[in-house]
Amino acid sequence: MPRTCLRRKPVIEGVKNIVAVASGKGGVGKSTVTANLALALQKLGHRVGVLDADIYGPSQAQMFGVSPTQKPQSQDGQSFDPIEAQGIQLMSMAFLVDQSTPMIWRGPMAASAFQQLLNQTRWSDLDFLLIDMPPGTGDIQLTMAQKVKVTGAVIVTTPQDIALLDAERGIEMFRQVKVPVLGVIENMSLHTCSSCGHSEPIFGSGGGERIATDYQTQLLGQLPLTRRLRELMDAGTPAVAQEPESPTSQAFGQIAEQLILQLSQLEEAPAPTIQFSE
Ligand SMILES: Nc1ncnc2c1ncn2[C@@H]1O[C@H](COP(=O)(O)OP(=O)(O)OP(=O)(O)O)[C@@H](O)[C@H]1O
Repeated sequence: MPRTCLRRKPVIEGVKNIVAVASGKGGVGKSTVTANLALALQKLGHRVGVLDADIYGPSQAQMFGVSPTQKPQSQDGQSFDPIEAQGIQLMSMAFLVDQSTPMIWRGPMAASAFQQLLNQTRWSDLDFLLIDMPPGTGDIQLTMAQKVKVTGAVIVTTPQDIALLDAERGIEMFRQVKVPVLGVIENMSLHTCSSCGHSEPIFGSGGGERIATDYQTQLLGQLPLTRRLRELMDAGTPAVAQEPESPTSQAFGQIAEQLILQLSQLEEAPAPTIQFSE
């Protein structure tokens, strides 16, 4: 897909589209999806950045194989250059604080640290900045969603009832702050046993489709539950970069195309109308 399909004015300096990747429930694979989706968008010819805003458990640096000793550089003492990892411009709270320090920040502090991280990073000509949001729908997430010009949000969930309930809260939250929900990504949909080949919907089936329908949004795609994906993420070699032909990577490619389609259908803010009177 050509880069030119999204001719949008930058929402912040150096960034055309900000996409929040959110989940209601923790551990459903939001960070895994963010990293691989970023690489899938890059494969389609786009310039992509990732901001790890999951302040309580930042994991993007590890997923992209960035060494814990690597720190972003500042040329002017005011802003940071993002770290380039596998062609993705990456910034994370984990780069700026000692990994072993517990993040016991209160909501307002976390939200303001997040804003600084977003605005004081020198993003360079990005088509997409994906934000790996902290899980949940509390004050921090609400403030972030309100204070940042988010182009749209995607919701990651598993098909499990308890995750879906939280995903619905996530959709409601974005609606409340008028951030368009671009769709739902169902992760861990089907597990195929690596020894016998038997497939099983461990977390249930049809849940992603159901909430997408209930909330008049799209199911952007479904991802399998595979041991290989977990192993690759733990090794800092995301599937889409490492094994681009695997079914999982192909699924990420289709999700990236769906996401672009949804973004291209968003209307630009209407130009102000000028009225003349006598
Ligand atoms: N489709 C999948 N198949 C196998 N393992 C997966 C899959 N998706 C995620 N995982 C694994 O599940 C664990 C949790 O994933 P991840 O950290 O992406 O979730 P998260 O929603 O970002 O969690 P958090 O709530 O901590 O932000 C990780 O070990 C990851 O490798």
